[in-house]
Amino acid sequence: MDEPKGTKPRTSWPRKALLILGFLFALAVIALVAMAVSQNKPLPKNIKYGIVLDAGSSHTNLYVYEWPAEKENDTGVVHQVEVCKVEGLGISGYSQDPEKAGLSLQHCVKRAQEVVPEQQHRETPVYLGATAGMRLLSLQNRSIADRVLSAVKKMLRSSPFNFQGARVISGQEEGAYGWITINYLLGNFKQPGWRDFLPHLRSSTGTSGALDLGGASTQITFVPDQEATESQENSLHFRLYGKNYNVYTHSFLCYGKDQALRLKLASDLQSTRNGSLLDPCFHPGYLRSMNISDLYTNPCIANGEQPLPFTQLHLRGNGDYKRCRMTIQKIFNTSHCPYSSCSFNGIFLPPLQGEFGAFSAFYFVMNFLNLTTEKSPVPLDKVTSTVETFCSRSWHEVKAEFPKVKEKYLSEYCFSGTYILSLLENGYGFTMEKWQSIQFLGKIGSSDAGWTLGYMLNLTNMIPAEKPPTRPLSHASYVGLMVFCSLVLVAVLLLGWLTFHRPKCLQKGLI
Ligand SMILES: Nc1nc2c(ncn2[C@@H]2O[C@H](COP(=O)(O)OP(=O)(O)OP(=O)(O)O)[C@@H](O)[C@H]2O)c(=O)[nH]1
Ligand SMILES: [Ca+2]
Repeated sequence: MDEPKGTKPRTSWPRKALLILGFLFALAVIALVAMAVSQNKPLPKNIKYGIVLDAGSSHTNLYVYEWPAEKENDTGVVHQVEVCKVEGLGISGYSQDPEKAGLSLQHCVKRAQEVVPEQQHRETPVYLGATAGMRLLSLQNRSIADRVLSAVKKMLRSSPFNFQGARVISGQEEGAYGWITINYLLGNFKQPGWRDFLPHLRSSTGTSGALDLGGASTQITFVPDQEATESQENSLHFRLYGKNYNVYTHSFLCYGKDQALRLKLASDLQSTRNGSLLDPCFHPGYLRSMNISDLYTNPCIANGEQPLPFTQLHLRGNGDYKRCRMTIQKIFNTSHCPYSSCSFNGIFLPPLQGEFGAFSAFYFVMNFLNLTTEKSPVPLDKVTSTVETFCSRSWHEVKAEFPKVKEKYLSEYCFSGTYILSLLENGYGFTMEKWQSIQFLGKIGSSDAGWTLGYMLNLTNMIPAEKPPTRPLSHASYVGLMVFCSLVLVAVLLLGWLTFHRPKCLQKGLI
């Protein structure tokens, strides 16, 4: 039969409803996605800045840190955006002319003014912490040390930043802040979240020890296994992000690598008659002369040994690693220990525990010798043989291979490599196996490993004792989850409707 003309086939009701539903569904999806995208658009950042000057014995570094203001108390949000190396001596080196210590900082303070936006200069805190060089100068002459500090204070006060103080920090603080810095940067203070319910998945301490080697002092800091400490002066207690940490720390004044070399030379000099010294810690063919008085005008040496009847020391290298190690060994006194275990000089040291991050000169020296790797640590015997081979090379050859390296640094890598091995192996007792737990670190992310970041975090109260209250989900995860749940809900409703009100178009025979 012919269809009557002019009449179109009529769309059935269920089909219409299906179309409307489909349209609404698409609209809902678009709206949800649009909402998710617009809600998660990053807001303009409110960045804060902080400046710390590390006035070390060998030189001063200025660090600029930044962090998002709204995340101030989270862990791992502060990072370094600038480091400026102050030219010339460390501030303790200006004892003859203290005003110059202040002037020496000028260039780096200007650099910080360029890095921090001008409108934030006045609110940006600046701190200066002086370490072992100034500790030694204070022991030697308190009033000169005060004059040097006054000069740097005057300089920083005249800067556009918010000056918060310049002081000599103790060896204990230096060790503790170094430990806080590396654990903060490594994310070791982050709350494990769901892992809280599975404590067996966490290591006993969850932190990394810190080894810092400066020019005039060296620090070792870690969380030991044993609960009770035998020496209160080496013990610190922290509560950070809701967790307690009992930390062991010790700072050896005079055992930074520059002072350790002086100790060694002063000890070697005792057995010479005329001031000439065949030194196994320098390359064959290397010559150096120095005033004996320079060696003795120093509290590290002045007390112990007798001044000598000659004025000049003439040193000649012969590059013999084994003998070098023997001469260095003499500066570690291991003859007495009033505790169950000691490092040297009668200082308490509990059994080494966990991983260690070694930085400053530990890193500079190992990095120069190509003994730092991101992956597995270089085994101790390989490190020893590398240092041994390096020491035996002639000075002429070494200088020709590294013409751009500062002569002071280059000439001392043999001594420094050997000293590091003596200190870690004989001083602290890192055995072949324990050596594998040391990682030599220069930077962690964009930030230098050192005490300055921990110092600033502490002084700006950026590390809370208690875990800050947090929402279980981030904003992005929350919106994502809402979108997902809504889609599932719509799909379920649609399916339900299709099942119970089966539209005619979906019934057998009609499709
Ligand atoms: N090879 C090398 N050595 C460096 C470098 N910077 C510093 N040193 C040397 O490494 C040693 C330690 O340097 P730092 O960690 O800056 O020591 P510091 O902070 O001045 O000294 P402390 O006050 O004892 O902490 C010193 O003997 C420096 O002369 C570097 O870039 N390369
Ligand atoms: Ca230092």
